[in-house]
Parts: sequence; structure tokens; C-alpha cells
Amino acid sequence: MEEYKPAASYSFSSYILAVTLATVLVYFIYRRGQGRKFHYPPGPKGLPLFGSFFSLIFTKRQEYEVVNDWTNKYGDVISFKLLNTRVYVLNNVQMSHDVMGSLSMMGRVPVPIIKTLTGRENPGVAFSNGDVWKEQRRFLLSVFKRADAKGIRFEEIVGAQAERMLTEIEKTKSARFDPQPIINISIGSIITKIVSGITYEFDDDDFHRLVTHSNRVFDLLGPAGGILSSVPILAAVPSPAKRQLTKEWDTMYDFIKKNIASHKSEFNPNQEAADYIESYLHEIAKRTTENNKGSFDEINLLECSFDVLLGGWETSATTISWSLHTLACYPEAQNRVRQEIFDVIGQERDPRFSDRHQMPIAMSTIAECTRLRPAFDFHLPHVAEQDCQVGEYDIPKGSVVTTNMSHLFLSPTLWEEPLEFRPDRFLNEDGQFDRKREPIIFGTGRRVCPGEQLARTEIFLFITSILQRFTLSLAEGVPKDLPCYHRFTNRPDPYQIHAEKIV
Ligand code: HEM
Repeated sequence: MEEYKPAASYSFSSYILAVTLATVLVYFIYRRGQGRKFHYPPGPKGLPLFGSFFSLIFTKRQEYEVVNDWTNKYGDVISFKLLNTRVYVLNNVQMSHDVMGSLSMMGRVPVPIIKTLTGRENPGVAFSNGDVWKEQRRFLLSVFKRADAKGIRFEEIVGAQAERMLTEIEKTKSARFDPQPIINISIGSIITKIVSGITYEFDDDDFHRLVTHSNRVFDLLGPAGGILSSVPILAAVPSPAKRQLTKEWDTMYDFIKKNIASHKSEFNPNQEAADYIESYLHEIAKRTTENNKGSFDEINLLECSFDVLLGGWETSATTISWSLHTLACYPEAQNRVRQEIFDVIGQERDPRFSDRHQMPIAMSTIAECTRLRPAFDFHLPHVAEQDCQVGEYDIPKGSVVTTNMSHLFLSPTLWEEPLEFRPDRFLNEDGQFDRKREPIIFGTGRRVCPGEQLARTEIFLFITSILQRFTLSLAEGVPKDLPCYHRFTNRPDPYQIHAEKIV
């Protein structure tokens, strides 16, 4: 295998090339746009043609820090130009629900790598648009909705992997260890089981290759909600990092293609589907009989399976990894959740997802963990497919719109002492979990995360299973304010904890 050399997700030279290309393009767009008057929200003025591009490039600060300065200056909705694209950032939950829920706001910026590898402009669910997106998303949701009733059983799959994770943690015998690889592999096993039906051994060669390549994809992709990566002209600029990403992406496709081929060779139309690929083959067969193929074919099956792997792996693993770090920092909070676990579930029975209804302390503690350490700074950007409005302002067709989670979750204007860990902020006067205040980690509107139910099951079962059996503490030298690695998600830097078994 060729040596893997990590590269920055978007290299500086790419941006310089992009600037040159964009200058020409923007000039023509600027000329064409003369005479049309839109009422834009306030925001940084930026430079003619380039807009605020250089403010985000020529800085050592993170993108979200720069945008939060603008947010503090300009308010609930801000807008600015990046080359030829107008970007809107929503800093208000209700506004995010209203705008992202609009029929005009369902688009995504296309990912050129997908076209390079599949030869098709618009396949899959996470980066597709129009009728293909509607059809593929509806189908994915219908498969996930059937979960736990028949076919794919989320709770059973997650419970089995939680058990394997506990066995791995127990092997550490209270010595310091990094929980992230264990969480990553356990979540990866859940998502591959859902897509392919196979439970891989942790040391299976195929599975190991997939873990390695998917980690590289997550590293190379850059922030999922990144504002610069949502500018179409930049997404199209070639770079060494993108060439490397294309290779890694293709290796993940190979894994899925192998699974599709083996499912096809064993396909029995009279047998109930037990995983996503099988459900999809049933749909293709049914539609062929009805002479109503729609967008159901093997390229869409490949891309949708990839999207589920991509969307459902690092996101959940990052959220759980941060939660374990946070809980290890706050032994008092752990004790409160543990007492609730003992009261509601006891020490013998495994936690069930339905237990959450009787467990306000656990739910509010999980909500506070996700607020304090959001997996993304911004929601995956949407593209306006038609001219539309946000309050009194215009959003012209083609604009990119995102929601600023780092502001909504951590701003002192919205939360009392936002950097303090206080799970009780999510309890109402009756001591019940107040769902209305919960951080909107799964997005809002029509493209809201279709894996929400699965992710909630994973987070709840993993955290309660660990706290039922172990007391967590930070290993010596690990900081409470652990830095994070801004890649596909805000992954924690490597850290170590102790897990002391409760006897
Ligand atoms: C804690 C875990 C997770 C978080 C924080 C998360 C968050 C998100 C967010 C913010 C979006 C973008 C929503 C938008 O565009 O408005 C999204 C989309 C998506 N997520 Fe998740 N997600 C998680 C887990 C999962 C899981 C487990 C799966 C699959 C099983 C999944 C699959 C997807 C897919 C396919 C999309 C694209 C939907 C579309 O474009 O229509 N996610 N997720």
C-alpha cells in the first residue's frame, strides 16, 4: 500500500489559484448583477470582487472565531460575499427553523469528487439535489423508520456494540487509555452492520482497511460545515489534498461495491431485508416489476451507502468521545447520572433506549455535553434554489446559508455562564428534561439529519452503559480544556482517561 502523507484539506496554493479563477468569474457575475437590487442583512463589507475571502484565509484564527466576531457586531443574521458566492449565517434558532424549513432552501453545494468517481453529477442523499435527493432521502427514512419494527434493529445492533466496547474498556484494568479508538471502532461496527448486515471482528482485515481509509477521508475532507468549503468555485479547485481524498474516497467505494456484489449474488426477493443494501435491492426489484425505476440504481445505492457511512460514523464517535472527556472532568455529574441509572435500571439489566423517558438527569447531562463540545461549528450549508427571504432580508437564488452552532451553543448572550458545565439548565421546574431547550445538533429544516434516531440511541446507550459499570477520571496531565482538531467534525485531540470498574 502506498504511504499515506496527510495534507492540509485546502492548501494555500489552491486558494491562490481559486482567487485568480474567481476574479475573472466574479467580474462577469458582478457586471451581470448590476441593476438588480437585493436587501441584504448586515455583515462585513470585504473587498470588491473578493468580498471577505481574505479575512477567512489570512488569519491564524479558526473560521468560527472570525464569524463570531461578525455575529457579535452585526446580529442574528449576517451576510457577506466570498468571491462570487453570498453566504448567510443564521445566529438564531427560530430563524434557522424558518429558513432551513423553506421549500426554497433545500439545495446542497455539489461535491466534484463524486462526479469524478461515479461519472454522475447528482447521486446519493447527502450532497444531491432535486428529485434524486427527495426520492433517495424518502427511501432512506423509510428504511430507518422500519428499524426496530422489522428488518434492521437499531437497538439490538447498538446494544451488541456497547457490550463489545465495555469488554475492551474492562481490558484496560483501570490503567490510563485513549477511549477514542475504541469508540471509533464500535460506532464503525454499528454503521457497517446497518449498511451491509455484517458484524466485523475488530481485527478483521477488510474492516481495518475501512477504518483506516475512512479516518483519512474524515481528516482530508475539512470541516463538514466549513464556510470556505461551501463556496462552489473553491470546491472545484484541484489540489494535492483533493487528489489524495479522491483516492481514499474510492477505497471506501470499493468496500461498498464488494458488499453490493455479494448481496446481489445471494439476493432472495422473498426474504425480508436485514440491512440497507438488501432493502435497496428489494426496492430496485419492486420498481423494475412496476416499471417505475425512478432514480433507483447501483450508483445511487453506492453513494447513499457511502453517505450513511460518512454521516453516521465520525459524527457519533466525536459526540461520544467528547462526552466521555467531559464526564471524566466532572465526577459529581457522573455520580448523579449513575444514581439515576441504579434507581431506574439497576446494576444487572442493560440500559434500553426507552429508559430515557424516566431519566431526566441522564438526558440533561448528555444535552449539556453536546452543547459544551459541539461536533460541528456550523450546520452543513444549504443552497437557496429560489430567491427567498429571511425576515426583512432577501436571499437570492444560489446563496449559501448555514446556522452557527458555535454561537447558538456557547454565546453568553444566550446562556448563563456558557463555559460552565451545568446539566440542570436543561431541567424544567418539575425536574423533567426540557427538550425544547436542547441544542440543535442534528440541524433544522428539510435536510435535518436522517440518522438522528440512531445517533440518539448510540449516545444514550453508550454513555449509560459505561457509567453503569465504570467510574471515569482524567489521566494525569490531561487538560479539562482539551483542544480540538477541526476536521470533518470538531474531534477531540487524543486524551487519556481511567475507567475504574464498579463492583
Ligand atoms: C451525533 C451524531 C450526528 C450528528 C451531530 C449529525 C449531524 C448532522 C447535521 C448537522 C446534518 C446536516 C443537516 C442539514 O443540512 O441541515 C446531518 C446530515 C446528515 N446526516 Fe447526520 N448527524 C449525526 C449522526 C448521523 C447518523 C448516525 C447518520 C446515518 C446513519 C447520519 C446521516 C446523515 C445524512 C445522510 C445526512 C444528509 C441528509 C441530507 O442531506 O438530506 N447522521 N447530520
